[in-house]
Amino acid sequence: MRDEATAFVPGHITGFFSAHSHDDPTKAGSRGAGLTLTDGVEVRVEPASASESTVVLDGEEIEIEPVETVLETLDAPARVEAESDLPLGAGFGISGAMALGTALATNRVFQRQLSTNELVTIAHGAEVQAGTGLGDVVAQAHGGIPIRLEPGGPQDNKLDSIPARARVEYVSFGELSTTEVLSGDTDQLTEAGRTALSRVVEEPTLLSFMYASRLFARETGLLTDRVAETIADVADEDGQASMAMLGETVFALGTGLSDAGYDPSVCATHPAGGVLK
Ligand SMILES: Nc1ncnc2c1ncn2[C@@H]1O[C@H](COP(=O)(O)OP(=O)(O)O)[C@@H](O)[C@H]1O
Ligand SMILES: CC(C)(COP(=O)(O)O)[C@@H](O)C(=O)O
Repeated sequence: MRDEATAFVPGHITGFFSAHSHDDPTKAGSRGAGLTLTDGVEVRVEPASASESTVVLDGEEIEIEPVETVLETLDAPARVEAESDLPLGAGFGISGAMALGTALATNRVFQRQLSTNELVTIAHGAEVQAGTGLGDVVAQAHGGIPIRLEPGGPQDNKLDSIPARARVEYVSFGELSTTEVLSGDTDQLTEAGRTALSRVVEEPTLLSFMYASRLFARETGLLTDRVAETIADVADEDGQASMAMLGETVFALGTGLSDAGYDPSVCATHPAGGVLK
């Protein structure tokens, strides 16, 4: 047993997705594409002082079901302390990042000797089972600008990526409940997601990704007025912006939001997946 371990997992903005269910949560997931970010979550794990695990995010004790599931699966009563650069519930994959970071760091502290793919599978299955995400974990394990061609954990999915990097700006107006959207009728998402994915597979570039993401947000009806207005402001300055799934958040490439007069947070696409520090 080690005293403690820390992992960093990049945030992940999904541009578009389609949901794919399966009885086995490690085989369920989503197709889609997104950006992993240099803004992310640092997760520190140490053995719990009592038999109960505790999870703390930015100094506040919090319930994050996928994190609890990861600790139960690894049979590891632990104290998890996470620091996030990004807001929770606003489409940055924080629940997925915390699940993956907890798996990586817990494996090290409790010396469970599991492989990376086994840990990604555990975190992915926990996220899907909790209804707090479908494809964030496998995207955050991959890094870069991942394209999820086939859903599921590492043993079932198929990933590619857009070979590019970019400065990314974002403004968030609030949360969208991922659990609510995923527990609703996702059929409409499937059609729009399929069209978006075909476009990006056909032309794997950042521009086609942004265009496909904007179309997806409009066609699924997930676009809110504030987000639509902000995207239009960025376009007026010849910028490329879209809506982060699933949050009331606008993300833009380069200086798109600043040029349009907003005061955005700034980061970049992240070159690698979640790692132990
Ligand atoms: N203040 C909060 N806002 C949003 N989610 C919260 C909050 N407190 C706890 N949670 C839990 O955190 C998780 C957020 O998951 P999700 O909405 O997917 O966020 P993200 O998009 O950042 O991954 C859910 O399990 C939710 O129940
Ligand atoms: C878009 C979403 C289903 C949810 O993402 P978030 O709200 O950030 O948890 C994601 O998990 C995906 O499959 O692409």
